[in-house]
Amino acid sequence: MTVTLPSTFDEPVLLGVIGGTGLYHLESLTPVARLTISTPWGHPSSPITISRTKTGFPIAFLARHGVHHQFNPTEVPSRANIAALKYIGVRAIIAFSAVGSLREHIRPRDFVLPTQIIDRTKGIRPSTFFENGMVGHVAFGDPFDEKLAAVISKAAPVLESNGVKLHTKTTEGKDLTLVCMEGPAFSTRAESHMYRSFGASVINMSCIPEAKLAKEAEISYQMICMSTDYDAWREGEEAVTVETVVGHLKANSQNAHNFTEAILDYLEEEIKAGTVGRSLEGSMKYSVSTASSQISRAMLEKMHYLLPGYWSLE
Ligand SMILES: CSC[C@H]1O[C@H](OP(=O)(O)O)[C@H](O)[C@@H]1O
Ligand SMILES: Nc1ncnc2[nH]cnc12
Repeated sequence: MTVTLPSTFDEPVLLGVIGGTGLYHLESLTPVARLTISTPWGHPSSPITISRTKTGFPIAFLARHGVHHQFNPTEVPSRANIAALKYIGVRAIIAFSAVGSLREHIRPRDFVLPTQIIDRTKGIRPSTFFENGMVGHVAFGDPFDEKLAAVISKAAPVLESNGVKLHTKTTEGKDLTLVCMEGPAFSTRAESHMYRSFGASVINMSCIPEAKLAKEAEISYQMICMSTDYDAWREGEEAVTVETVVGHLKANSQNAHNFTEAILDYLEEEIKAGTVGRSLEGSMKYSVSTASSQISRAMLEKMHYLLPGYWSLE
């Protein structure tokens, strides 16, 4: 039986979860509302489902590729996704992603918290809110939120108790770099070797522009990667296929759900207390180079949706 949920929700929702390939719902939580939101950048890739944790804390969930996986990585409406989450109050996002491993010791089904990104997308995805005569530059040296990553890491024992390793900067002793490629075709073997020579650890097609847009929206963001394959660099082995990715994800989705539940136990208090999710507050206010008198009203109105009050509408 399909239950019709309310289409409005009156409280601010401080935490957002973005589900990637194989993660289209937050199964362990009971939904209380389903919001269809229209933003100045269009509709998000799915309705936003609001659920409450056992203590009543509301969480927003959005399926990156749509609930039927109808948007390929290039087509994901990332600006609408991030703008919609911001609009309902989200201050921190945990974003799941299926990734290929570029390192022997990161095995399929391991989890990884990346700390750095190499952008190998092709400039064909809208990747900034600042355009059309309003020039803004976001700081992106540290693309992920360190505090958020630290809280997520606290939930590692839940994975470990199921034999799943969580790779973090602390466990590796160095940055974990994620390559974000355009797709939708997977890499050639030569590209896969090249990314290894860059020192990168994992590869996906989804982190850019999502991570950049979250920064522009002043939302703390951390991607949680689930390794599903060894991409195309292992000699004598078949290169990655969708079957391989989906096979591991099916087996692993319970780990993703258990991990999310455990993360929420730690994250809820930190977000409520403001110790996570506020580190970027105010950071975009002085990031615009264009004289405000020269910015069109249409652009100011759009940006008012994202960062209300930053630029005068007078
Ligand atoms: C279906 S394999 C390639 C696809 O899987 C990953 O998606 P997501 O990051 O949303 O979990 C990868 O980025 C590609 O989009
Ligand atoms: N090998 C791979 N390359 C790009 N994205 C992926 N998602 C999962 N595996 C991947």
